[in-house]
Amino acid sequence: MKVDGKHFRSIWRERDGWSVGAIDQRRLPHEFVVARLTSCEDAAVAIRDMLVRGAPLIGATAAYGMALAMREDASDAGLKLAYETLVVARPTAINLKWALDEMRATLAPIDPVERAEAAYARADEIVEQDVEINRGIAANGLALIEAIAAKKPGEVVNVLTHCNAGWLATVDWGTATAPIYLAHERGIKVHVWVDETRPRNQGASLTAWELGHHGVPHTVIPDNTGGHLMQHGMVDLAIVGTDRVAANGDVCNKIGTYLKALAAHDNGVPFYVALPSPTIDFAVHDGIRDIPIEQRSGVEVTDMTGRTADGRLETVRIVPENSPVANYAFDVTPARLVTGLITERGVLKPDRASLAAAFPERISAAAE
Ligand SMILES: CSC[C@@H](O)[C@@H](O)C(=O)COP(=O)(O)O
Repeated sequence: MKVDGKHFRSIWRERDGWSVGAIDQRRLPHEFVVARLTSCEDAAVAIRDMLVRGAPLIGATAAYGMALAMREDASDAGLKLAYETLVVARPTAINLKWALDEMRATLAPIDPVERAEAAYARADEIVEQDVEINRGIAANGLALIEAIAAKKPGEVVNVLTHCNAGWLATVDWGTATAPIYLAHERGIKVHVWVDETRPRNQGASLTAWELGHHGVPHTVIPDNTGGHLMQHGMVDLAIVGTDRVAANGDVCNKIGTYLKALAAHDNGVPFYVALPSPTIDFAVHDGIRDIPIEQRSGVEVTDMTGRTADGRLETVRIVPENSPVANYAFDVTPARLVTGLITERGVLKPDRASLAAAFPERISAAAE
């Protein structure tokens, strides 16, 4: 999508044909900096330190990480080491393992001398596929926004979103934001309530930044505001992203998503989850019980970084020195609170039968 009027993706192959460029998301919204990844280790660190983040982008970065690894050592041992290095970079988004499994399935059967070229080709495909999938999500989600717009002609459609499931979290378009961008392009009046998303503030720092650059009207709200807005009819629908959807339709996403779903349920506000099919984990049958929840450093809770009035970036502590903190990065929203799953193959009911019917090839792959 656009940054200062110029089209950008979140990740790309550099002109040298082998190194990988990515927007350093730790620096946004204050600085637009491009990082260059030149090794598998670079890719693993970029994922772990959240230079790149968001489930689909984590997968795309891991795919390029495998390609970078194959330049260094394309032996069977090199392939194994690259897989093992990357797969542990973050635990919750299943797209990471999905992309690595795809890469390994392509690379393991072929001669090591052919692996580097094949790895770049497969990683490029994964990246292009992500963009295509998100276009499908955009088209399917647009119908939901259009239906609401038709019921209130001339009025604004208010969408609430949590965290950043925008183009920065994918390769382009985003998942939750894809229908919003398309509606905006089609001239539908949309306005987005952007949850700030403590502790890392992906909403305030990233979603607001990308919507702003693309000209989509939006308002950043403290995380606890959604319930109040819903009670007062100020939210027409919620659309969030996800890091992993279990076979039973349970949805894991950024911490706080569950509370938004509860508030939406209590107020009759439709609560949709947008996801690309690689985010479905058919091996997990109960999301609340079995999806691993990442716990991150307490520093993300105790400290905040921002720009001072005189332009400096400064980090300040906001918690008393001796208070313990907890930092669960994700939660799971039970399927019963989800109105529908917006996928590239349509808007599905959040249940086992609907997911299985829409993505039968993924079920058989999970059984292998
Ligand atoms: C299309 S991205 C969906 C999710 O990955 C997104 O909502 C999210 O929770 C991102 O978490 P993050 O910790 O920033 O990687």
